[in-house]
Amino acid sequence: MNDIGAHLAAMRNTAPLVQNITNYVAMNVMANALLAAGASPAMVHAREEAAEFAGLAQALSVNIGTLDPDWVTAMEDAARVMNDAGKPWVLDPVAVGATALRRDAGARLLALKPSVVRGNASEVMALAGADAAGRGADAADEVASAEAAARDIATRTGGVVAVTGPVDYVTDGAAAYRIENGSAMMPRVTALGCALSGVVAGFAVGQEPLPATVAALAFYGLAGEEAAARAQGPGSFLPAFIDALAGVTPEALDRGAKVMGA
Ligand SMILES: Nc1ncnc2c1ncn2[C@@H]1O[C@H](COP(=O)(O)OP(=O)(O)O)[C@@H](O)[C@H]1O
Ligand SMILES: Cc1ncsc1CCOP(=O)(O)O
Ligand SMILES: [Mg+2]
Repeated sequence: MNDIGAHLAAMRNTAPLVQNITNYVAMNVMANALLAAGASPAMVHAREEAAEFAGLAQALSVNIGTLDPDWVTAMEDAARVMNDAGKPWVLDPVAVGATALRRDAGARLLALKPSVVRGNASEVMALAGADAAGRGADAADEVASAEAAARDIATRTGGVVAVTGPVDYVTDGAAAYRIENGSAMMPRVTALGCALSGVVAGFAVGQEPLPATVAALAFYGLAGEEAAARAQGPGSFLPAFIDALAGVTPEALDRGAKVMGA
């Protein structure tokens, strides 16, 4: 892929309205990350309005981090609106293997064929029905161990699956890429995976899901590298990361993206 910066420029040019049905932990971080990246976030999850708002949104991210049954209904309703209108939506299967409620929600949402699934290795493996060792929202499996599960999900949904970790893996079931950008500081701050799923949704507006997802991951990882160079630890990393999301230019992304065909 050699037009990665152009995908960032296109996203910023659109400034997409991204609806997020996300968890209480992530709401603030995610909204700030989307704003800094150049999108327009809205956190709208009530069962009575989620589908109506989906009619206005250009993309949707659905995140099961702190769900309850009413939220699952809202997620399914909003996802159907996006599907009917041909608009992209992203599933973030937080801790999907941990409980029956999460496994059921994950299966229902997967059946609605998300444009992109973005999760850590343990989540992607659990979502595919494979044995996974995740602890809550944190990964306990290697990205390499989740590649077959990612291809399996992509084949089932016809969409894209992104497995994130030290080196990210993105596939549509046929082509695949690895993205080496990022910082070991990123998994030490909560909600950065959730926020990435929202950013992927923004990149998918008006762009092919596979290259849009690759570009979003390279952009996000490069911002992580720049923030890590300035931060003293996880606390100062977060504001530095928000600054870096706003500061990465398309030209810097073209220079700094570490993307390889897999
Ligand atoms: N050890 C690491 N080194 C570099 N980047 C990482 C590392 N772990 C995670 N990342 C990056 O952090 C971001 C969030 O991914 P991840 O931590 O896998 O999500 P989650 O928070 O959902 O578990 C991604 O951009 C990913 O590339
Ligand atoms: C800690 C936690 N618990 C429920 S949701 C959540 C946030 C998880 O965020 P991320 O997967 O982005 O680290
Ligand atoms: Mg996560």
